[in-house]
Amino acid sequence: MKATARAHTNIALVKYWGKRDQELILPQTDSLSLTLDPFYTDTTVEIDPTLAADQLSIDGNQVDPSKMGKVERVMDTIRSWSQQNHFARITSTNHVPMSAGLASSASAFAALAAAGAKAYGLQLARRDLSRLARRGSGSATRSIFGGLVQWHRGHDDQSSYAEPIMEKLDFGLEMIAILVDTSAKKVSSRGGMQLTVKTSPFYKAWKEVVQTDMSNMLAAIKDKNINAIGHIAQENALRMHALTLSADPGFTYFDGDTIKAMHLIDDLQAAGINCYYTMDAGPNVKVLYDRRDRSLILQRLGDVFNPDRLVVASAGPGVTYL
Ligand SMILES: Nc1ncnc2c1ncn2[C@@H]1O[C@H](COP(=O)(O)OP(=O)(O)OP(=O)(O)O)[C@@H](O)[C@H]1O
Ligand SMILES: C[C@@](O)(CCOP(=O)(O)OP(=O)(O)O)CC(=O)O
Repeated sequence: MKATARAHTNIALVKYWGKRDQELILPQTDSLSLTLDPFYTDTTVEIDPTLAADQLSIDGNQVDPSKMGKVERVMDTIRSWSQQNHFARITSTNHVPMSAGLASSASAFAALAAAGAKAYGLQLARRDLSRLARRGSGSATRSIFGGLVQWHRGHDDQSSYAEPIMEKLDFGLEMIAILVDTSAKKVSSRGGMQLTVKTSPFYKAWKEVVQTDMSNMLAAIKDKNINAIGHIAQENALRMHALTLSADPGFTYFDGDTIKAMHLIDDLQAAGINCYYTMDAGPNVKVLYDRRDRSLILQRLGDVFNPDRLVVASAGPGVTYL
């Protein structure tokens, strides 16, 4: 009747940018991410037979029923799979640095799927939890698992799930988030990717590029080659952001500080310090590197950006019950 789960956010190293089915959230391509240790969501789902609709509070604030579409999609699937009609009281806390603009939907929907499935008595394999989380938000598909995770595009609902490639990292891949701007974004990832699929003349090329990036990334991970991982992630991110510029109307998630951070990292690379950048659907820049270089990179980034805005993240675990 009641369950609490914790799930961590993730950063995509090969991006998911486009759906082929909006209802089931089936992606156009595979994607691959690193689950992040410091950023997570705790969610409790408690069935309450007296409720006439699901109720959700996030960080102590009641969410307006009109803004619960994604949550309802997950909860309705749980009700259908468990053949139960009751609604639930959902209480959630996001443990991410204050309004950091770090993918809260990935951890949110992975935690909701896990807590909801358990509260309704479903005993789901993690692969099916991943399919359930996918209905809330694509990136949540991957947050069921820890470490490096691949989301298979699949050919239907059954075959589109995430799978861990390396749950416990045995090499030094690490990330620093540069929080250049933490206000809400103007173009949601959902809307942004839909516009891109519909209007970018480059979308066909993106799908081909992701196939190549995925196989190169899997090989780089197998070799534990952080420089290759970083390089492929950086190129893949740039290509995703080139897609947004090529949409009609074109748009970008970058702001001036995003470009400033990219130039800084380019300069560090040119000076022989191995670090690489990637950006999701927002202006914040995530730097990938080998953890043995952490203090040097933190120091160089701290010369330009406020050290309070630099957050170190290593690989995080998969979903757990509390
Ligand atoms: N703990 C939570 N439980 C349920 N829903 C949540 C929770 N936290 C955030 N959400 C929902 O997730 C959505 C926010 O995700 P959104 O995709 O806009 O941004 P994001 O996840 O920070 O970035 P990204 O585009 O990279 O995924 C909102 O609809 C919000 O209501
Ligand atoms: C740039 C991304 O972070 C986009 C994530 O998009 P979402 O998972 O937030 O989108 P919806 O499926 O519409 O909820 C890339 C990624 O995480 O792979």
